[in-house]
Amino acid sequence: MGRLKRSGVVAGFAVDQVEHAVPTAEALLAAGIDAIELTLRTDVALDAVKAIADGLPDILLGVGTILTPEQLVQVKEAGAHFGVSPGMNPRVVQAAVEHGLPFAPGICTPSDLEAAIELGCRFVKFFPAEASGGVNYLKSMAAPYRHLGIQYFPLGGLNAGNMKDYLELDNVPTIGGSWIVEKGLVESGDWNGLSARAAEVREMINKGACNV
Ligand SMILES: O=C[C@H](O)COP(=O)(O)O
Ligand SMILES: CC(=O)C(=O)O
Repeated sequence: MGRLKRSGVVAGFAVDQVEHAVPTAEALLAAGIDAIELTLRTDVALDAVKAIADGLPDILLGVGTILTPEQLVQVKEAGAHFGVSPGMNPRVVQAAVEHGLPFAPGICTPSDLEAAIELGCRFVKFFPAEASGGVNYLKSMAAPYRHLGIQYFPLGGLNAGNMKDYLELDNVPTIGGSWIVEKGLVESGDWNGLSARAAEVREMINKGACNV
């Protein structure tokens, strides 16, 4: 949680080619974004996790779209530092506890949140954030659980224009999204372009545009 809070932003992406994984993460790192969420949405995702874990020890390596306990074990063995999922699957949360992988399940209703709390989670992914009602919805949903110290990691529809509204909340240590890693830049191998794009986000956060 300390490193996630220091970063303030987690760059989400999937890779279609394993060769794109390390250069993408390197371009982010060069721009000062050291926290990523690599999603398990392609055939090469697990190899991509291994490549980043082996090649870039300075990256805080999160893995997303963990939908089964088996995947949880695989990503832990591949070197992930933390995991997230779109939804609240108790079997996946239990596997994370059993295998010692910090894990934030996705929640978007009070019932999801209570299920996560019951399993011991105090850091949850709020997904899909914007489509569910955004900051106002989060404030309202979080209110009855504030005394429990729950921290939220919003994703889904975030971008440079709305990220600060979330980061201003004291129960949001970091935000994330896929808008930073533009697919076209990755596909064309424009790593400088990707770094420049990431650096703009880094600068906005550093400048205090966001209260982290
Ligand atoms: O976990 C990753 C989410 O799909 C991010 O949502 P987004 O693509 O709207 O930024
Ligand atoms: C969307 C999301 O939360 C995930 O892919 O992990």
